[in-house]
Amino acid sequence: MASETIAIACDHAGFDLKESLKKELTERGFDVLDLGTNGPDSVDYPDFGVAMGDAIAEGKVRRGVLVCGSGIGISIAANRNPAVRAALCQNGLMAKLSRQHNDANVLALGSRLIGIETAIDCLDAFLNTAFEGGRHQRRVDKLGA
Ligand SMILES: O=C(CO)[C@H](O)[C@H](O)[C@H](O)COP(=O)(O)O
Repeated sequence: MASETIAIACDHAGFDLKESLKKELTERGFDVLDLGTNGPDSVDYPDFGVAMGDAIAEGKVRRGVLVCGSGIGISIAANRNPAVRAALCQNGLMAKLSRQHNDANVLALGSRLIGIETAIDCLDAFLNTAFEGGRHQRRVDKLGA
């Protein structure tokens, strides 16, 4: 069976963490669609949040990971696309709940606020937690209405 492709994107502040998370994803058997940025030079986070939104909306990927300094700007940018439910998470429980209750399809992280261990906790919870549906489905449907 072909492995799932996960998209990943960041701004300059998120570059190092993005590279680490790419490695984690590869080690877990995923293919990675890297939407940039590809170095530490200063860039604008909206460009990369929008690229993630396009990749989800066009069906290139089902799930993605975003990183900027706080995770705020890049998640705001991605969430302007109606196909995206990006969840800014600071611990594994938030990432788990974002899947169980919100069916989040994008995990957003702040590289200046959390370390690699917490980021990996978030990544694993995001990847391995199922949406619970039921009453949460009704609410998620309203998000897309
Ligand atoms: O968008 C952000 C905050 O909402 C991110 O944290 C950015 O990475 C940050 O604003 C970049 O700041 P810098 O001073 O230009 O490195």
